[in-house]
Amino acid sequence: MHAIKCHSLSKKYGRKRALDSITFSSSEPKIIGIIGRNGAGKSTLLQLIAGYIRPTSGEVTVFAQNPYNSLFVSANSMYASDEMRFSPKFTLQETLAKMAAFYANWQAERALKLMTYFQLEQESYYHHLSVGMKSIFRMIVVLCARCPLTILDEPTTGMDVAVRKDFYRLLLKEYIDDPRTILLSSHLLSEIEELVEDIVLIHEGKKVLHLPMEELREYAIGVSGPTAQIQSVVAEHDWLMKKEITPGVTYGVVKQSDISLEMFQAKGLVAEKVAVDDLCIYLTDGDRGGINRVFS
Ligand SMILES: Nc1ncnc2c1ncn2[C@@H]1O[C@H](COP(=O)(O)OP(=O)(O)OP(=O)(O)O)[C@@H](O)[C@H]1O
Repeated sequence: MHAIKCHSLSKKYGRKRALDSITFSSSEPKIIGIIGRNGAGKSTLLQLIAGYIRPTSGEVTVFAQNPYNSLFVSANSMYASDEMRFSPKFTLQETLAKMAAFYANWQAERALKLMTYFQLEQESYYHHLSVGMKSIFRMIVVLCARCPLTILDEPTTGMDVAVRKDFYRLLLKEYIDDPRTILLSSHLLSEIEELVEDIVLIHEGKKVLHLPMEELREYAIGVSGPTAQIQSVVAEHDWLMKKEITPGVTYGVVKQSDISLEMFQAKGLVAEKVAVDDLCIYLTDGDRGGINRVFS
């Protein structure tokens, strides 16, 4: 059974098309990175999967059910974002105690140990915590709930570098202890690259690609050398990005399926793999150019 299945999934807000005909699915437990720039549609996709909002068209199913208004999906999934709220009446300890009633696999002991490790006071209230501390508390709740579908929408907001590292380690340990489907949205692929098995890259509401992480690492080659020589190897339409760095010298990025690293190197050109974050920028930059365009 598919944990998640989206078919031609679209969401419009008034005339704004936030999500445009997205199709993707995932069956076995996996950590999937949902990557995209600001406003790409990541949260909209995750909220549709969580059943928080309804699609304008297309279909989404979670464990073969429409997630919107589904008690079954609610009981088996958890969506955490910085808009997640907890009752202001309860302390952190009381909030955790309530979770046991809702989530069958609730890890009470681990939650308390994590509270101690991250120096969260049990008698504090969520609305009194700092931005980073709120993120830590949400992470404890969402991971200790051990739902078959765990949705983390930019989970590291406000966390300092050390806590981010701890969070990713904890996420991986939790996943190994109890494999489940985890959707993790982020702007920074390099930060989660060692963690995720699959990547869904979204741009302006559309799916650009859905690939295993290893394939994304092999997706493109960066090459530099004399412009005329490079042009003799690569056809104009094959470039993901190309720019003249000094007169007569070009740096460009080309899909590896069209051409191999060795083919460039055999011609004496400098060719190397492209960092995944840079690749995502090239795949989503369109004709916007760089920030320099603003100053020119
Ligand atoms: N409730 C809403 N009403 C109107 N427009 C919305 C609403 N929610 C999202 N949008 C618009 O839909 C688009 C996608 O937004 P979304 O929040 O899904 O992007 P995102 O990839 O999560 O962005 P970010 O990384 O900046 O959080 C944006 O243009 C946003 O302004």
